[in-house]
Amino acid sequence: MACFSISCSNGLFITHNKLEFCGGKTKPLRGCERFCYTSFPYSYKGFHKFNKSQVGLLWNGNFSSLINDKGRVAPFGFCSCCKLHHGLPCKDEIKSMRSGNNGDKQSYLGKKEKGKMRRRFSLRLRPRLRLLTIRMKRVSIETMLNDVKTYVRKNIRRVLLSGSISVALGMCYLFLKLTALPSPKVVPYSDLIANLQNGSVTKVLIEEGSRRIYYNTNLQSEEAGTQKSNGEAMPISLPNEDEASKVESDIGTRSVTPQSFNILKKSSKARASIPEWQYGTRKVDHDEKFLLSLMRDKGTSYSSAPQSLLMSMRSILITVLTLWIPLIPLMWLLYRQLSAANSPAKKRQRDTEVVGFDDVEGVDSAKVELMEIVSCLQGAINYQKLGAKLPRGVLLVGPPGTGKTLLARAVAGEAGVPFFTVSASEFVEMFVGRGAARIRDLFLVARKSSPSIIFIDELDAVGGKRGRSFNDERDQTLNQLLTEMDGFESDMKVVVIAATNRPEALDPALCRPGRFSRKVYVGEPDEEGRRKILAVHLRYVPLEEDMNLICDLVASLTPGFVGADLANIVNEAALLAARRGGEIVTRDDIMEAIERAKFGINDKQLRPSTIGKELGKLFPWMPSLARKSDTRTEGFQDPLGYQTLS
Ligand SMILES: Nc1ncnc2c1ncn2[C@@H]1O[C@H](COP(=O)(O)OP(=O)(O)OP(=O)(O)O)[C@@H](O)[C@H]1O
Repeated sequence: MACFSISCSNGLFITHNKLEFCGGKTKPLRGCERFCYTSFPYSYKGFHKFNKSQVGLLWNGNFSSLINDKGRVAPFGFCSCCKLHHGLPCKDEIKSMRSGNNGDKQSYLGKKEKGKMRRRFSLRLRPRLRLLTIRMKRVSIETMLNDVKTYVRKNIRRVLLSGSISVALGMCYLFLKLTALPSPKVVPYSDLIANLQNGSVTKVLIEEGSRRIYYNTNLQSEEAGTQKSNGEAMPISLPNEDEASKVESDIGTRSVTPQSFNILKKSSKARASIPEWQYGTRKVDHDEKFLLSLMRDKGTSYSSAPQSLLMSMRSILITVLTLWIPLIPLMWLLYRQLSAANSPAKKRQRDTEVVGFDDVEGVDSAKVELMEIVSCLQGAINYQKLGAKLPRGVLLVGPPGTGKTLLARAVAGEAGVPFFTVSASEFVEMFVGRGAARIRDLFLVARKSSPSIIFIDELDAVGGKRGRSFNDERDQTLNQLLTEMDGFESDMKVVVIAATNRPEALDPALCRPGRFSRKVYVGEPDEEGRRKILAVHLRYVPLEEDMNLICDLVASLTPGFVGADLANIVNEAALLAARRGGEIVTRDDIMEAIERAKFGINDKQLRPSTIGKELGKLFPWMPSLARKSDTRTEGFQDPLGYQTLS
């Protein structure tokens, strides 16, 4: 941290690109400087971090004070003896640009106290305001509109769908709101019978197609009284009918006062909220005869009518909505399951690491076979001239870890054509027909982007012999695969490469000529193959010794190892070197890695006591194990007299 002090003898000036001292010395500014200062005549020290833009402000006189790390403010002054350099007024003291301070400590401190709060507030607020302005400048309405437009363009289907759902829901809500009618008071059936018996029921309506009965009584005023005392909902009180009719007549004569208008409004509102039927109840089964005879006896007027169209529509809408709302999440899940957007073809992503044939070693014959296919796809070999057809399928067969998948990736890297890679297990679906649909989808996309390659890993997951199990879905998927492979036109440049460890489990129909007619065996590499594979994997590993020497050594020590094992040895050796903090991989690391690969990680003597301890650690809730591990020593004889052998 550079430390400068401002005083008469040692003044500091900041220009746009350098610090200038009174003595004429200069120091170039590098972007951001941090320095101490003393504001003369007070022995007040602090430091401030300047950048070039602030320097500009300072020079222009806009920045008239400095603030230290604790937020304390000091006026910034210019040294008078720099007159010569800068043409500023020269006095023998530091002059405050801001307050014109004449060196009076008391007056300065007083002023400082007064404006302390204001300054602190403004100093804190100013950068925030500046930041806000910058942000506001960036966030314009135009950019926001552009963002919205881009979003809508990208998700047009989603936006349309959600928009139409919202509109439909809004319309439903409006419809329900507009057609809402005041509902009658629901009473028990016995009330209807009681009212009928005491002759207070004036009118009854039996709704057709439902169990509802509506009725009116002439007991409104009494009822209101009882309801009030019971604390039940009161019937709505109408404004004075006479008043209302008077107002209506006023309207006729065009002498409407605000008062009368209010009365009319109240009256129409109340009328609208009065139900057509005062009471509603549910019919009791097998009691119709009694009800009808009672009504006839009492001379009550009764009728039957179907539900109005509006009401039927309302109830249908309500039923649909209440049914669908809980069903929507389920439908969404189902849609996601069935959606073709989930299909492997669409999910495919380009490999970031491009693999070439140089990266696959020790499988030369397989490489030659596949290289030929790449040449055919690229048009380097004119096979059509002689009436030959491009092989539709190549089946890579061999033990695990021999590089089948790597070979397929190398084909993709070399051919430079679209490459669709899927694992056959991705076609195994819960719903019958979905696996077949996925196969169809995959082949459709591949055909569209012809010439292309489809790679199906672990083919036995769907290509097993048909009819051996009750799994209908798997058989359908396989049938679809067979159909798709037959469906290629002769000039269609789509090659299907599949890999499996169990060729014997495959359905014979898959392996017949015209489908996976070319079978390529990818076997265990010989010593030379292992040496080459090791050379591939040791390419970027810093070795203590010569790489060829190490490759020869490891290849001779690892008969029966496949490519994956060798890659693992190299990786383990590098990890061991890193564990001991080494910069390079030594022969010892490699030897230990081979040992680990051959015999596993086994550096402990597994004695019964050790086993007990380990088990105790794993199952601490079993006290017997923990105790055994504590007490058992070599040759310890337990209470039953058994000798522990170690
Ligand atoms: N011939 C090889 N040359 C170079 N590396 C190899 C070779 N064979 C295997 N490897 C290494 O082993 C890793 C695993 O190989 P890969 O997945 O291709 O084996 P696989 O035969 O497809 O195995 P599986 O049948 O179990 O799917 C590769 O990523 C690569 O690092």
